[in-house]
Amino acid sequence: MYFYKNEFIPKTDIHLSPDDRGYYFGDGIYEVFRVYQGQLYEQDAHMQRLQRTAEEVRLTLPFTSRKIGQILTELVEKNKLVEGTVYVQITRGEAPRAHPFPPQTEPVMLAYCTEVPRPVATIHNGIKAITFADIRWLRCDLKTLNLLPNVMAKQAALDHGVQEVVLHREGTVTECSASNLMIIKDGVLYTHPANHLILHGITRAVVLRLARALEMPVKEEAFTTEQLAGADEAFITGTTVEITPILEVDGHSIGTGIPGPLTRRLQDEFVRTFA
Ligand SMILES: Cc1ncc(COP(=O)(O)O)c(CN[C@@H]2CONC2=O)c1O
Repeated sequence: MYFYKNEFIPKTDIHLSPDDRGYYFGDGIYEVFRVYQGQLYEQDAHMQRLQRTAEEVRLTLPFTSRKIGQILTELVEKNKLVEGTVYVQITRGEAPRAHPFPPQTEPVMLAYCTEVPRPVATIHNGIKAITFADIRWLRCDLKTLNLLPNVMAKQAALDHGVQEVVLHREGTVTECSASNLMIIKDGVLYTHPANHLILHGITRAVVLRLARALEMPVKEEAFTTEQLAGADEAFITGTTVEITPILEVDGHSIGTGIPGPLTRRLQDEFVRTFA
């Protein structure tokens, strides 16, 4: 069962308009929620980010945040989703193709559930990455549908036989194609500050909260690709990847080349937030 426009509807009954601005401009916003034990994880944080993105791109939400939360909760129930994700996107609506905001169009909301088990293998074993130039626009804090740079970057990773790319702006690491990035050096946790150059990840915020609760020193400071190469530990954070260790970047091991003890500790604490 999907949700489209203003009703719960089978996917086969949905007919997207070719005039939808999300289709031809990517003029829309989105969120991906994790569902654990049938519950939307960090629902309020995701809704606040959706609201902020909408405000920043001057898109009027079709429902109140509260109503959207109720719709997504009902969608989970209707699909009997226990463990998986909920994808929701809202476009600026349907109108003949023209750049300016169309007058009097209704935003179009689409939402659906996907049954996705936790990626326990990659969470345990870790992944490899390559560095890759971050050529995105300067509002990466906005979760919009304009993901072509992210798509191209992720494909570059696969073309190189690895799972992710570490994005950097002239040597300063920002984040990955669909996750944030953190390193640990001499017991200190570093990650890029939550400004316009990265998405303010929900998982990032949870992990920083957990690290501080463990009295781990945390520095929300940018670091370079060299500092990444010299890190003791590195991992990515995201709704679908949780905390996934990075073992190798550009063919060189990070630390000992196996997931580090502080990464493991944060993984254990993270599981406690939803188990
Ligand atoms: C560019 C980027 N950075 C960081 C993150 C991590 O943010 P969260 O911790 O809030 O998930 C994402 C999540 N991207 C979503 C998560 O799953 N699929 C996506 O497109 C992302 O696309």
